[in-house]
Amino acid sequence: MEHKDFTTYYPSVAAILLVLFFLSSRFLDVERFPNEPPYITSSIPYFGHAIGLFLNKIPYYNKVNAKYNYPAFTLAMPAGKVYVVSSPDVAREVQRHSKTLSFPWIEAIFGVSVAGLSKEGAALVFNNVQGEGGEHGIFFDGLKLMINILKPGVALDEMNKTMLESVSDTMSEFDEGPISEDIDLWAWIKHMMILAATDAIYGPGNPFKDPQLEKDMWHISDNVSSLLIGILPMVFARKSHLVHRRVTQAFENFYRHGKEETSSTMTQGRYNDTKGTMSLNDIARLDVAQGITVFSNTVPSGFWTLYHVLSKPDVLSLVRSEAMKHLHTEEFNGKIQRMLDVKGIRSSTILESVLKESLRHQALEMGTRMVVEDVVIGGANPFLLKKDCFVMLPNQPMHFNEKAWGPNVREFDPLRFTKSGGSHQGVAFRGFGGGANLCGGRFFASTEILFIVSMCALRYDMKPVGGIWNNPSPDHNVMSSVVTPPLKKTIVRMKSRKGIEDGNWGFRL
Ligand code: HEM
Repeated sequence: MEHKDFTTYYPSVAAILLVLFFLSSRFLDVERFPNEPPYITSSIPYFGHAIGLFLNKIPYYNKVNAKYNYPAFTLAMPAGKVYVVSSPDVAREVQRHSKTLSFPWIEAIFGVSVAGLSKEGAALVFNNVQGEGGEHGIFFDGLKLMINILKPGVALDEMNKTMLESVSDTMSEFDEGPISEDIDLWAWIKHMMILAATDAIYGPGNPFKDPQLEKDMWHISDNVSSLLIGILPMVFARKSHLVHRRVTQAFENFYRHGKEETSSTMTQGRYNDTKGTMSLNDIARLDVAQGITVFSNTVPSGFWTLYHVLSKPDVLSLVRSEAMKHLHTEEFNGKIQRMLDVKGIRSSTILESVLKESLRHQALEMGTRMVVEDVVIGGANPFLLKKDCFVMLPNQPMHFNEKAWGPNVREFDPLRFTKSGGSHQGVAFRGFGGGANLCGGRFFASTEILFIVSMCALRYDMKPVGGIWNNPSPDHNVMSSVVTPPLKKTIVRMKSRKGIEDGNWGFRL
């Protein structure tokens, strides 16, 4: 029998591919409706945008936006269509329709998938997600409780106190020698912030005191997408699946041994609202999902704020002089006590502005909404958004929109968010999201970050090994947060600053 070389078939293979290409662009396309945001076609029909997203992650939306510069546009993909909003004016309209363009539905879907809840557990979470069917629902009540407790008040002060004590303990490890060894800034801040935040949430029985469990939770947080895909997790996400099981078991033990009794009002409240209704296994799984909320955004925000402060001499001296105003030095039993007034640093508009400006530069991923019913959103160009589609609000085009921020949009201006920083379009700042779903944990997270940054600025000289601060770049592969961790390492050495190296350091709340 004659064996033909494969090249003989090239013309026919090419012809078949060409026909498939045109057929797919005609028949595989999603249904289109008049007045939807303009569709962006891809050179590879149907799969092109999905491939683009897979290869570029969230920056793919920014790439498309930079090319077309539409206030909103539509991308058709195999899983359905996605509306991308890139202008602050349209983002404001999205926020105005917070019930029909729902964030709680996104949180519930994400929570159920990442937690890997049982069918019964998932049904409880999906029942009355945003209060549409009455006063109560596991998810609805849980979110309300969390947001209430995390508002400024007694319960938040209690959590802040535990968190600040934990941070102070970790920092005092550097009081020993005149100069530290090489420190991986990300690894250092990651452990310090997570231990402190989870001590505040779970109290003395905090499962994340176990270094293995902390490592496990980081693995889950950094590999969320593998759990979200959900296809044969034991095959395609084996490590995440096994690690998830270990963290879940630790939380089952936490509740089984009554350790929630010495935890925060938030953890106690959530446990009391779910026990008896949900299985212990599902309750423990929800803690894994909550862990992602706490781990994923807070620590990178802390890292990047510290990085921007340390690497810019003018910002560092501004932060030092501002924090110094809230440092009280006293003598007690012949020993100097240096107490940082936390309420003072939290009321400083300058420190708040440095944090927000850091988030403007680094909170570059996106917000998401689910279209619960067909809706026309207003504004200069009304758009129809269809039920069951997703709305993506990538932060980068809003955070670097010249119309919203002025001609110095690309600069790091530490005073941008103070009165002297001039005016800007408030809705364009997406660091903590916006509208009805503004981040509930922002007071807690900001206190932790500003305390760490102020303490580091006041107490230490921190210098990069090699003498030059090289921006470690955001790691866009981590898709669980709006602020991503650094891609590269930043190695520093720290030593106590001359003149204030003696005495005990503490805080007042
Ligand atoms: C600096 C750290 C943090 C950042 C940058 C951040 C950012 C965000 C963002 C962007 C949203 C979505 C809002 C939207 O799309 O409009 C959000 C929602 C939320 N965050 Fe945070 N977050 C942080 C820390 C935390 C912490 C530590 C907690 C809890 C302990 C928390 C609890 C929440 C809650 C409950 C919501 C949902 C609010 C709602 O649906 O009404 N966040 N956060």
